[in-house]
Amino acid sequence: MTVNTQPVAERPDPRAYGLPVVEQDQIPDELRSLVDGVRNLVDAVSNTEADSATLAEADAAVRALNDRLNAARREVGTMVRRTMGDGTDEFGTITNVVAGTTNPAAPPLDLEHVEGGVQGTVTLNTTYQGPPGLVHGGWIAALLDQAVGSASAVETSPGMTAKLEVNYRQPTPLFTPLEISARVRSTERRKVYVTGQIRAHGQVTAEAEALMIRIPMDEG
Ligand SMILES: CCCCCCCCCCCCCC(=O)SCCNC(=O)CCNC(=O)[C@H](O)C(C)(C)COP(=O)(O)OP(=O)(O)OC[C@H]1O[C@@H](n2cnc3c(N)ncnc32)[C@H](O)[C@@H]1OP(=O)(O)O
Repeated sequence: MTVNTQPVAERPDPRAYGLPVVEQDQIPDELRSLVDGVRNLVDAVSNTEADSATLAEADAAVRALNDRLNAARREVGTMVRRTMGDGTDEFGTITNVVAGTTNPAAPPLDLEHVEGGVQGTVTLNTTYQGPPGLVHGGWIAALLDQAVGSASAVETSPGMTAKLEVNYRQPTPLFTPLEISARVRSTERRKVYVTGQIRAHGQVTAEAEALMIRIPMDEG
C-alpha cells in the first residue's frame, strides 16, 4: 500500500483560489442553535398534521424570517476550516449538503481523523427517509461520498470524486446511530483509492469503493 500523507502546510489554501474562509470556531453559537432549530423544523414540517390556521401562521412566520436572514448572505463557495480532535485541519464548503456546519439540510455529521482515514457517527430522522423507516439510497451514497472525500483530503490533499461504487448490503435504518468510516487504500500520482462503510448495530449496511482525483498543485 502506498499512502503519501502530506503535511498540512502542503495542502491548498482555498484563499489562494479566491474563496473566502470562515474559521469553524468563529461561527456564532446563535447560528449553530438556529441551524439545529431549522433542522428540527424541517422534520416537523415534513411530518405535521397541524390544522390550516396553524399552517398559515407558520408559513407567514417562516417567510418573514427568510426575508430577514437573506438581508445578509455569504458568498457562494465560502469555505470553513475545521480542526479535528487530533489537530488535523480540514476545509469544506460551509453549506456542504452532507457535512456543512451552517446547512440545516445536512445531518449532524462530524467526521474525525483516525489512522488512515476518517470516522464518525450520525443518526438520521425522516428527512432522509426513502423506503418506510429506512435511509434513502441516494443519501447513503452521499454519506459515503463525503466520507471518502474527507479521508482522501486529510490523508493526502483535497480532490474530486471521479468514481463511486456503492454496494447496498442491508437496509440502513433511521433513528439508529450509524457508524460512517473511510480509509485511503492506495495512491498513484493524483489518484487516491478509498473505501468506505456504513454500519448499524455493528453490521455493514453499505460499502463503497471510490477514486478521488486530487486537485492539481505545483507538483502536477
Ligand atoms: C482549495 C480548494 C479546496 C477544495 C475543497 C474540496 C472539498 C471536497 C469536498 C468533497 C465533497 C465530496 C466529493 C464531491 O462531491 S466532488 C463532486 C462530484 N465529482 C465531480 O463532479 C467530478 C467531475 N469530474 C471532474 O471534475 C474531472 O473529471 C476530474 C477532476 C475527476 C478529473 O479530471 P482532471 O482533468 O483533473 O484529471 P485528468 O484527466 O488529468 O486525470 C488525472 C488522472 O486521473 C485519472 N482519471 C480521471 N478521471 C477518471 C475516472 N473517472 N475514472 C478513472 N480514472 C480517472 C486519469 O486517467 C489520470 O490518471 P493517470 O494518467 O495519472 O494514471
